[in-house]
Amino acid sequence: MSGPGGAAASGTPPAGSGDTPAGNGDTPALPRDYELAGKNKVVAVDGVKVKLQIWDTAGQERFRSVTHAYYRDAQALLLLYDITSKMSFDNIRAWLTEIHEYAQKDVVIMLLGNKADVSSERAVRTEDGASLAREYGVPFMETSAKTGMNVELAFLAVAKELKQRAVQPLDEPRFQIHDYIESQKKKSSCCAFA
Ligand SMILES: Nc1nc2c(ncn2[C@@H]2O[C@H](COP(=O)(O)OP(=O)(O)OP(=O)(O)O)[C@@H](O)[C@H]2O)c(=O)[nH]1
Repeated sequence: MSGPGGAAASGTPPAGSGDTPAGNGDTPALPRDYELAGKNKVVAVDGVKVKLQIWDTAGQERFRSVTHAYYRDAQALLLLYDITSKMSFDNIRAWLTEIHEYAQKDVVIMLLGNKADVSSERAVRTEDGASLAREYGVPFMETSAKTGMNVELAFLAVAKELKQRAVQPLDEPRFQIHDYIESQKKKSSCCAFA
């Protein structure tokens, strides 16, 4: 996914069902040229299987009225921009504003700068992604759907957060998604020889 798109996920430990992220059957009518692929991904978190039902929503403006109906009940939203497209980055603010209006108040949001593998065409600095994420208090990392960089980590972090919310043992410290991502993420501008 590139551009001002996103992915909505609902997590259910250990298993979930339903046709929309809400699982409430309240599916809005889709325009003919709109594709919304629902996929399941099971992530094991500390022995608990968390099933993520993933909805890849189109980023185009003209689909917004459709997409907000889909992410309204999502438990997690991954907001992707394309690091080679300033426009996709600029659109993230609009998405964050819209999410604030339509999404669940406690939705897990993650900002992802995708296409980190094509740094020669970079149009958005890593610091700018990090700074926007700080402004909105959401975790951030750069990813590559092509090489897989940080992709599993993004889903794992969401699964850990959702699992913790569903079954939080009293004797365990609260999972901190920001700290977890900061400690685990691979930097795209890597490779100092130390
Ligand atoms: N190099 C590179 N190409 C990517 C990456 N992710 C997606 N692409 C390419 O970017 C193009 C668009 O990807 P899509 O996944 O179709 O984009 P999308 O954002 O889902 O499209 P919409 O939902 O319509 O906004 C395709 O040609 C992908 O192969 C990435 O991480 N690296």
